[in-house]
Amino acid sequence: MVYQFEDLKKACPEEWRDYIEHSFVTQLGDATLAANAFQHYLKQDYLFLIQFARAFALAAYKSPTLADLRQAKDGMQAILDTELGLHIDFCKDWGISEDELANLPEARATLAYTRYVLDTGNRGDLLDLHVALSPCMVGYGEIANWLNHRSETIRGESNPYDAWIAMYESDEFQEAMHAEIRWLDDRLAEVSPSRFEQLTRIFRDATRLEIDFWEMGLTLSD
Ligand SMILES: Cc1ncc(C[n+]2csc(CCO)c2C)c(N)n1
Repeated sequence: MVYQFEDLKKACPEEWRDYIEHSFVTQLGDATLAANAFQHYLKQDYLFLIQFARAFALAAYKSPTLADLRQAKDGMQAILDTELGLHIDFCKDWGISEDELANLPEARATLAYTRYVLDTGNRGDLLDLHVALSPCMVGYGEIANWLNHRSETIRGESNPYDAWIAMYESDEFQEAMHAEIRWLDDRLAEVSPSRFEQLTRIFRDATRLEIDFWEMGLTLSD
């Protein structure tokens, strides 16, 4: 059996669907999401991105080849140069200052997800770490595409969350998603069934932690 990234999704279809089609996502698409839920999510996502930049730095440290190093650098650069900047702009538009962001306490869902990924990368190898990162890297691009194909989704000025969808449907993020899938397809083609089983556990856990992150936003939990 030659494994591919798609097989990780197939191994936990309910979790993957609950993540991609979460109520937070559908409400964001049809413009019914409460403003305070989006603000809470944005603030926590700022903290999340800082920890994920560290996870890509860990991937760089664990990289044996120049190509792997470049892949890790691209992930870190996308966060630091693009995604965090857009988040800070979004936050400003939604009445959250950089000062407030700098002093935020981390919600438990943010702590659990980010530290799970860092710990998985620390004790495992580069493939473990990339699998832990993949629901994040692939899921958001997929969510933007799924929302665009959904008839209930409202695009343009009448949806206050339009800029969020636009960010993840952009060529830059779609290309980062495909680069991650290509990287994983190459590595997964060589793993044994028992190794694939281990990686599936990591993928499922990270996907469940993405679901918890949406829940945290919807329920305003800290
Ligand atoms: C909870 C949560 N999960 C995934 C992403 C999306 N994301 C985070 S880092 C990255 C790679 C390059 O910037 C992508 C696509 C997010 N923002 N928040």
